Amino acid sequence: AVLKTEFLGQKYENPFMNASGVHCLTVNELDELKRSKAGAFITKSATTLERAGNPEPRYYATALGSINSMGLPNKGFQYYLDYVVDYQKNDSDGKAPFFSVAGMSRDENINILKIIQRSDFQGVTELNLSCPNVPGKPQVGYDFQMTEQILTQVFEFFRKPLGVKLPPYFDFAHFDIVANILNKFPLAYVNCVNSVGNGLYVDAASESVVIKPKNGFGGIGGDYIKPTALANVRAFYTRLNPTIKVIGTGGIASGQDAFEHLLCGATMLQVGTALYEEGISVFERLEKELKEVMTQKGYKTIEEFRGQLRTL
Ligand SMILES: C=Cc1c(C(=O)O)[nH]c(=O)[nH]c1=O
Repeated sequence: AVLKTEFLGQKYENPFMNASGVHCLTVNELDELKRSKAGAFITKSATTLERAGNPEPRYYATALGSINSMGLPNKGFQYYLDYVVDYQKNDSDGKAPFFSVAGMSRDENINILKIIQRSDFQGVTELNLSCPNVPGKPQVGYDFQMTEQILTQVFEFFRKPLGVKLPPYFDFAHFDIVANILNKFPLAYVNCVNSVGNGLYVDAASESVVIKPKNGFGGIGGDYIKPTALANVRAFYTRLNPTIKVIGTGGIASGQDAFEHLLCGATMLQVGTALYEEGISVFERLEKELKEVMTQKGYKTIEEFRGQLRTL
C-alpha cells in the first residue's frame, strides 16, 4: 500500500500533517515537522503582532483527548512568512508549506492576506475562521453573514490557494447554509474541524477545572470529537463543489482513524492532540498503521476508497 497523495497540484508522500497550533509555534518545532515523516506542515495561526496568549495552565490532556485555551499565542505573521518563504526557496523539494492566518478582526485578516498576496509565498494559506479561545472574539464560522462578507472581500484580491479552517457544525441546516456560502468562492479546501469550542473538563478529585483561562472553558480535541469531525468532513464532502477539497482534522490517533476520515472524503489529514501527546514520532506510527489497514482491506492506493463511505 502507498500513501501518495496529490493536493492542489502538489504531490505528498502521505496525507499526514500537523494541525495548526500543535508543534508549530517556533522555528525549532517547524524544523522538526519539516524533518519528520509528516507529508506536509502548517504554521501556528498568526496575527499581525506577536501574542503571548492566555495565562497558563491553558492545555490539559486526558485519556480521551484534550482541552485547550491557548489564546492564539504566536510570534506574529512575519516570523512565519519568513520561515515558509525560506523553506520553499531552500528545502521544500516540492512540498508546499501551509500558512495559517487568524486575525483578530476582519480588517486584520484582510491586511495579512494582502501582504501574503504580494509576498513570494507560493504555498497554501489557511484562513482560520474558528478560534474559540480569544475572550471577546466570537468564532467567525458561526456568523454566516460575516463569513460570506470576509470571503467576498478576500477573493476580490487574493489569487493564491486559500482554504478555510471551520468550526464543527451540529445541524443539517447549518451544513446546507455554510456549504451554499462556500460554494460561491474559488476555495482550495475546507478544513473540518477545529476543536469543539468551549467545552468544560472537570477534575472530580480536586473539584476544579483544569485550565486557567475563561474559568476552565476550552476547545475539546481528541477521541471525544472524532464522530463530530467525521460528520463535518462527510457533510462538506457531499455538499461542496468537487473542486473544493476537504482536510480532515479531529480525533486522528490511529491508522484506523485516518482511514475513517479518508473514507468520509478527506484528502489531507491533520493531527492535533495525538501529536501534542506523542510527539513527532506519531507520524511514523500513523503511516505504518494506515498502510496495515489498507493492506488488510486489499487497497493499494487511497484513491481506491476515498469518499466511498457506504450507507445502509
Ligand atoms: C487560533 C486559535 C486556536 C486556539 C488557541 O490558540 O487557543 N485553539 C484551538 O483549539 N483552535 C484555534 O483555532
